[in-house]
Amino acid sequence: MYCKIAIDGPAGSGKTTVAKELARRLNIDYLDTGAMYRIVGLYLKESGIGPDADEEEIQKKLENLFIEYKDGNYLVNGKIVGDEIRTAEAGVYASQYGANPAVRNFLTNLQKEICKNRSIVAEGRDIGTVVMPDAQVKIFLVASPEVRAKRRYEELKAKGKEISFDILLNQIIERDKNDTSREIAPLVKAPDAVEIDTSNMTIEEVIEEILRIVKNKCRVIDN
Ligand SMILES: Nc1ncnc2c1ncn2[C@@H]1O[C@H](COP(=O)(O)OP(=O)(O)OP(=O)(O)O)[C@@H](O)[C@H]1O
Ligand SMILES: Nc1ccn([C@H]2C[C@H](O)[C@@H](COP(=O)(O)O)O2)c(=O)n1
Repeated sequence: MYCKIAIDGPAGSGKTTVAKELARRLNIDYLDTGAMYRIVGLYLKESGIGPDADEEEIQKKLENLFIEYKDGNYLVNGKIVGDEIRTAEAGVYASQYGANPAVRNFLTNLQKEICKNRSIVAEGRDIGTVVMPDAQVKIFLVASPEVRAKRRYEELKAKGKEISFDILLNQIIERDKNDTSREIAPLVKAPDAVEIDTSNMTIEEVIEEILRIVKNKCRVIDN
């Protein structure tokens, strides 16, 4: 019996940090679907195709995009992807192109394939609702926009990337609006998901909380 854990939530709520550590402790696979949307957003932007382009045009372009995940790295057409997908701009492109049905169909099919027949922690915006609706554990992480912007600010500053807090806050609010209001696969809490407000919780407290839920729902060993 596989253990499938879906972690959804808005930008900066802590999905990647928590999902990676959970997968490590439970010794199961991990999938960062945001990285895949960032890869596609940058690829289409650099190809000169806009987020509102015809689905056929986007579909045709995506036929030349081969995304792999090997030993903790994403590879695009055989080349390892680095920090270029982790910029604030890449997050904005991902959110914009993520509203296009052709992009969603392309990535959702790929993600479903990756998540099949294995225990996995997958994180994103539509894991518990679309990619893994049968997940035994569904977590919906939330935090105030100000807290999320502050976290992103500290994260980028630690990487030597100075960007104003106000710009980051506006980008997060814009992305939240875009991700929750789009027609297809919007960011929404699945009816059977557990909501955790991480605004005043440490990373360890969030992980412990989720592990308690996992141990009730899945037969897993916590390393
Ligand atoms: N509970 C927490 N307390 C303090 N800092 C946190 C907490 N959770 C995450 N962080 C920090 O906030 C930053 C963003 O976290 P993370 O990338 O996991 O969020 P995310 O939801 O995956 O964001 P995105 O959707 O944009 O990828 C990281 O630097 C992380 O270390
Ligand atoms: N399952 C997903 C994952 C991500 N997206 C879009 C919306 C996000 O704003 C953007 C970047 O994701 P992040 O790296 O911040 O987790 O990608 C989506 O639509 N569906």
